[in-house]
Amino acid sequence: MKIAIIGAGNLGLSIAKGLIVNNAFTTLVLTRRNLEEIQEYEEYAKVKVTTDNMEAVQYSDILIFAVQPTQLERILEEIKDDLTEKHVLISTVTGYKISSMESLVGKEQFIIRAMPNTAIAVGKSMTCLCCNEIGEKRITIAEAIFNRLGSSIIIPENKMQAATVICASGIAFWMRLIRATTQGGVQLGFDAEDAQELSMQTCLGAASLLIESGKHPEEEIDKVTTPRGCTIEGLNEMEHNGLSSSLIKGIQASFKKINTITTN
Ligand SMILES: NC(=O)C1=CN([C@@H]2O[C@H](COP(=O)(O)OP(=O)(O)OC[C@H]3O[C@@H](n4cnc5c(N)ncnc54)[C@H](OP(=O)(O)O)[C@@H]3O)[C@@H](O)[C@H]2O)C=CC1
Ligand SMILES: O=C(O)[C@@H]1CCC=N1
Repeated sequence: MKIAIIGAGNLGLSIAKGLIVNNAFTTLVLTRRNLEEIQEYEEYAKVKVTTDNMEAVQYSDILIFAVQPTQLERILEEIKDDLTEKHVLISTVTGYKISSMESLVGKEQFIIRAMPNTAIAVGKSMTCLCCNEIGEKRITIAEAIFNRLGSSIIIPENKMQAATVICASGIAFWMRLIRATTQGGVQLGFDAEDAQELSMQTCLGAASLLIESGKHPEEEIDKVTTPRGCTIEGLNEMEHNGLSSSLIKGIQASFKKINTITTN
């Protein structure tokens, strides 16, 4: 696959790292205006960095847009005359509707929206996908890319904002939980490095148990909570202090915010 990432910033570079580590491209072009930040990527075979978006379009079949919402319109205007029927446009841009893209590049272009997260750098992104009508003919290409770099599901476009909160912002929410449990571990006497290792691996174990068993979290919790034991004591104290409520309220606040800054 000949892939270009237009906007090699935080997310764009995470995608690039995932593609490079998984050897999941034929050629990879990375663009941004300030090349200094990405020059080192040219050391990888078949990776090119450039400021020239039009060159990236001519050189590639799959165009992944990872720029800020305010930057996308100008870029689509800039490249639209170079687009052909071979191009598949994949936008990770938060809140930028398919219909807005179609009004700039035309309904006949294959347009897919993807909402990955930064764990794509290590091949563990949960990515939500949706597409325009003609894009259904190419959605398997997007699935192939994002399943190689984690997991993907296809959702209706009107759920993309919610997916952004749960999956993209979600990485930050889970990081904070790992940090908080690490701080708890330090208070119990572990040094910071060991405490973080215990916290990260336990988090990975919890998610893996559910993924591999298909079980409900409460069923797994029941196995750990010895009657009158320390687990239920800790869990109940966390809930008295609003653990679940706080997480749900945070997700709601995040969703409220995303709907003020974007439109679908
Ligand atoms: N960060 C995340 O975890 C996630 C982000 N998103 C979405 O992805 C998009 C990118 O986010 P993020 O990576 O955080 O943002 P960044 O600001 O880190 O990256 C955007 C990049 O685009 C480059 N850029 C700007 N204008 C142009 C241009 N004309 N041509 C080529 N490159 C350009 C910028 O570099 P320069 O200034 O050098 O040109 C910058 O590196 C956003 O829409 C965001 O909402 C979605 C899911 C997760
Ligand atoms: O925080 C944000 O608004 C963007 C969208 C998802 C991740 N970063």
